[in-house]
Amino acid sequence: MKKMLFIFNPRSGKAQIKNKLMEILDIFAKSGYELIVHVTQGPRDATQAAATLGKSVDLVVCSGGDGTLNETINGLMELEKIPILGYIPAGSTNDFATSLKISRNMITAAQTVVSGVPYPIDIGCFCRERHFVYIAAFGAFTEVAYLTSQDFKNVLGHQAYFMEGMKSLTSIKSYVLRVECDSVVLEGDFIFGMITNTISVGGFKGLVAQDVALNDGEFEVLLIRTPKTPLDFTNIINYMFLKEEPNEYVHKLRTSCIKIFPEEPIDWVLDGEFGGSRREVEIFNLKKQIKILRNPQKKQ
Ligand SMILES: Nc1ncnc2c1ncn2[C@@H]1O[C@H](COP(=O)(O)OP(=O)(O)OP(=O)(O)O)[C@@H](O)[C@H]1O
Repeated sequence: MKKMLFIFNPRSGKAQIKNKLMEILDIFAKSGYELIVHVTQGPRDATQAAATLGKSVDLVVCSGGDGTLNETINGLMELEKIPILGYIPAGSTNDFATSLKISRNMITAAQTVVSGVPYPIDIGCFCRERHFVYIAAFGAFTEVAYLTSQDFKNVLGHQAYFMEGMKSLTSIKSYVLRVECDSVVLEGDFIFGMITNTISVGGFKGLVAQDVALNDGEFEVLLIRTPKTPLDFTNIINYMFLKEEPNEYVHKLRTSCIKIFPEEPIDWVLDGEFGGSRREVEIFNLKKQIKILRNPQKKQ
């Protein structure tokens, strides 16, 4: 009998798995899986479960938001032989599910797990310590993701992010950095940086290119310099939301490896969760590291 480890966060999103759990388990059982079910109890629990129980199964499926997906992948990356991964989105934003075109309907996503095809995706390695699936970021807005309390998210869902985002607009911080990326070196004051492998960030599709491949071994990098005048601000907004050409305040790069050296430690966010306060950051792309099940009809 095929073995599946099913890890789920009971509190993700609006605890929406509550009413779907029986049906999801039934779909798995009917497809011939013997199930190990792990209900996460708090931070890093999904990582531990994937790293310890993941060894002995054919398939690991996780259900939760981007944070649970990130934790599960971090556990899988500790294994010598990485099992195939299935994902049932249940969080408030589900950026990566959007990129993979995995349904937000949990039952449809469970059906994709049992009938889907493995699709290899790149994984980001952060400071040779942690991994991320679709985004590593610092600066303006990024703290929104992890400072928004779980209870607040559960009640308001996606709106909670907007409300916290509005608050952080009034306190944008500037960071003095040196960035090394292939042959490019950038120095100066920056307010924001993101290294991504996704077509959706924070639920917005407009912030990143829509034609990115999730397994080409490269990240898309966006760095924004500190605006000094209202016109600078306008230039940045025009670029980000109206799709004008990059200007001197906006740097867009593609790379498999990037190093960032700030003068002061910077707080990082990995897949929407706190990634630590760091002085030196090296990020590189691990090409096609994990295979994730998705609908065979969906083209990237
Ligand atoms: N039983 C639990 N109670 C509270 N927190 C938990 C529990 N299990 C896991 N967690 C933590 O909750 C974090 C956030 O969960 P997750 O990303 O799944 O949901 P979300 O925040 O609602 O979704 P999104 O990240 O898409 O907004 C996880 O990274 C994990 O550390």
